[in-house]
Amino acid sequence: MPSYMTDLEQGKELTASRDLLNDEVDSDRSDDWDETRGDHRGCLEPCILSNFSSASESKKLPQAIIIGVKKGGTRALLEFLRVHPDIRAVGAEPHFFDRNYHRGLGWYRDLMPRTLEGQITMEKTPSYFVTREAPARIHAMSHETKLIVVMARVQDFLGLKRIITDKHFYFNHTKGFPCLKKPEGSSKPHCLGKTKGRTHPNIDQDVVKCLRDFYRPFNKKFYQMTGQDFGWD
Ligand SMILES: Nc1ncnc2c1ncn2[C@@H]1O[C@H](COP(=O)(O)OS(=O)(=O)O)[C@@H](OP(=O)(O)O)[C@H]1O
Repeated sequence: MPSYMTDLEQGKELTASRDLLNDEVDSDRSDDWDETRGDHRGCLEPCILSNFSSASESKKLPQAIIIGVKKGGTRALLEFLRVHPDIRAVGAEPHFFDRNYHRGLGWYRDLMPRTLEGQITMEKTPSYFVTREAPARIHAMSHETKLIVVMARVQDFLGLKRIITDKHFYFNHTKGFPCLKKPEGSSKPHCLGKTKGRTHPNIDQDVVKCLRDFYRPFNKKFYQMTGQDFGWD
């Protein structure tokens, strides 16, 4: 289980999982989490604004972006963070800084949900982590955007009150991971979809050893940088 789990202690409604750019089924996004929920997340075109949106709400460029790593539990992190009243996030992956950059910041901002002053706008696209141009592009948008690689103490990093705790989760034995008791905007428990928590094949012990040996020095360097031994070796 990714370590953030423990650290969390301290327009248009999409009808299918779609990648925002290619209108293709996004395998990274094929859980049925957001798309069936009636808010403005994941609009493909400028959204039809609700008549009820308050004048003090506006769309802002994201102040925080989950950039990776792929398969690191980025979807779970975003959905869990959304429980926080000070977080508003776009549901689908915008892929702005890799595939959609030519569309411009106006297009990007328009994808975002409306927020009140003080709320943090977020998105997640794990492929930014492996896109050479992404860091400079994000920096050109804002020097202050917080970049999150799934790891630890996200609420602290974002300067949020530690509202999301163990009590928001239950352990789902079928899925093999924690699920939300009450996701944002719903009173029913919800786990991420079938692409999350897949059965893993048995890996040859020699291969496992080889991988451990390969990553050991990198892990060590990482523990030194973060001041925390994650015990991955
Ligand atoms: N609580 C909870 N809910 C859902 N998913 C969880 C959770 N905890 C960990 N994981 C594991 O995270 C893996 C998917 O990571 P990502 O969402 O980053 O995938 S993706 O890169 O966006 O496709 C995926 O791993 P695999 O099933 O091994 O692919 C999930 O099992």
